[in-house]
Amino acid sequence: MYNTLLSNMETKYSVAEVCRDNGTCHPLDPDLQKIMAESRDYDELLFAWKGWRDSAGKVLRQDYKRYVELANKAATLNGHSDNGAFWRSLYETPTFEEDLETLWKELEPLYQNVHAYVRRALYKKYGSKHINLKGPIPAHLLGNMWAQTWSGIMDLAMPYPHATQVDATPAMVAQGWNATRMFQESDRFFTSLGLLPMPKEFWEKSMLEKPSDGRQVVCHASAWDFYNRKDFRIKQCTVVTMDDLITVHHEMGHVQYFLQYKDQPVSFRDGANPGFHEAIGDVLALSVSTPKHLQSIGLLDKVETNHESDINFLMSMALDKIAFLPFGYLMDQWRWKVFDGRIPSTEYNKEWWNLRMKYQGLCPPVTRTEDDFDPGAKFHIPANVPYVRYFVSFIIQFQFHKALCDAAKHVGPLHTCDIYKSKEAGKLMGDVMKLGFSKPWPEAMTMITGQPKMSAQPLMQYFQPLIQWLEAENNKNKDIRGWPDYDWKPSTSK
Ligand SMILES: CC(=O)N[C@@H](CC(=O)O)C(=O)NC[C@H](CC1(C(=O)N[C@@H](Cc2ccc(O)cc2)C(=O)O)CCCC1)C(=O)O
Ligand SMILES: [Zn+2]
Repeated sequence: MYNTLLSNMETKYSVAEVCRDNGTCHPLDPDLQKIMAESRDYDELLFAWKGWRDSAGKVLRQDYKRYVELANKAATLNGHSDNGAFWRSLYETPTFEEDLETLWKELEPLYQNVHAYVRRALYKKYGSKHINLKGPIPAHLLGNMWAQTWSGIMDLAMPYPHATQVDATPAMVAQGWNATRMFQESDRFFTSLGLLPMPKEFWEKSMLEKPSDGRQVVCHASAWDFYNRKDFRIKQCTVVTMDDLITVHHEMGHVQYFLQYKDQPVSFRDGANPGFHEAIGDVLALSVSTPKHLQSIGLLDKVETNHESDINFLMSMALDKIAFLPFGYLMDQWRWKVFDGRIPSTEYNKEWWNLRMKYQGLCPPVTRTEDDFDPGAKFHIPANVPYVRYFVSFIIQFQFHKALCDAAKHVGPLHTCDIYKSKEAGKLMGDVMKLGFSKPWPEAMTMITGQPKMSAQPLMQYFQPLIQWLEAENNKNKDIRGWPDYDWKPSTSK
């Protein structure tokens, strides 16, 4: 029953699509993702946003309610008070929830500065009918189906449009890059650090592109450890974009971890905590994303090292990394409350939007009711994949980046660091990954950073130049931080 429920939910999600009046239907990947990232038409965005929630979210509500009951039953049989308590136990940290709240409180001002700045940019584009400069932002305008990363609207938020571009996509396409090339590039980065190359089975058995034979696959990227010390695979419907080059590194980070701990006993073949597993690939991607590194692999021709291109680069990173923090934090806050009963099924959607407002400063572009089930429109909910691991990863990846840049003897601002070819940095990472789940994660944290705690300080240090720029820019525009007009609604007239 439990497993049929899970597979039913994942199947419903993966076959969901949105159809136009003329009969053409669009899957999430790549069609709706492309519309959400590229369309600047308010109503076209609303078509994709509402359509996806009608076809993927709504239909899952009953299944989800049943799944919660069964997941809690299993958790209590394993001695946990509920499924959320079981998920949190993986971090073996009694003060875990307080620690997360402390980190969020430290980072909230930076998020509110990015939010205010982007709201101003969207106001310029969509006008006062659709944007209230003292209110929440309609959730379908941020360049992503869940507004979890905002790099899709970099063109609207670019601080200095005449300074260097930071998007390598045009060059990748012009130079005929394909999925294999992207994975080979990532493999080269890992081995440049002295880390392990992908084994031949990986290249033979992975699925690196969406099959063209019409097979229905779950396109959501994933990395697989077959726990036989030989077979490791990635399944990804790779497209040739900079975004997907980052995702390639993310997935390769998982496989590198699998390879490094493959000689541990099976029960220790896991990350020091789930956030560690999510951070590895992203740490390397922080180096790959630098204009200097992109130029060194021929993906950016001219690179200026002046203030304006620095701010442009940091803004592009903030639209991914800062915008994500509240979403990464709220996803499991909702689920923990569903599992422990603080959110009854009669309030699933209302509480979802309360959290989306409280943390992300977003509002739904059209009225939502309890007939809707918007959380279900996000892969990890029907797929039963915990999410706070990504919030943890987005914090600790900057701690790791700072420590590895020190090991690589980097000089200069943290955001310009590229650890490429540093065997010292690679050794630090490799030694921690070899431990797997065999040591408490604070010990692993100490091995890399010299101290045992999660800290927001390296992230703040990385974004320091942008923090100053945003403070000045928002003050110049007299923009308020936050969304006091919380009950404002965008007009639905054309
Ligand atoms: C057998 C199995 O399940 N294996 C696990 C790995 C393991 O546990 O060993 C696995 O492959 N999980 C899939 C999942 C895929 C992605 C994801 O879901 N990302 C989040 C959040 C995010 C967003 C931006 C970013 O830069 C980093 C994360 C989202 O898209 O919302 C999609 C693209 C990126 C990562 C993943 O790789 O984490
Ligand atoms: Zn991951």
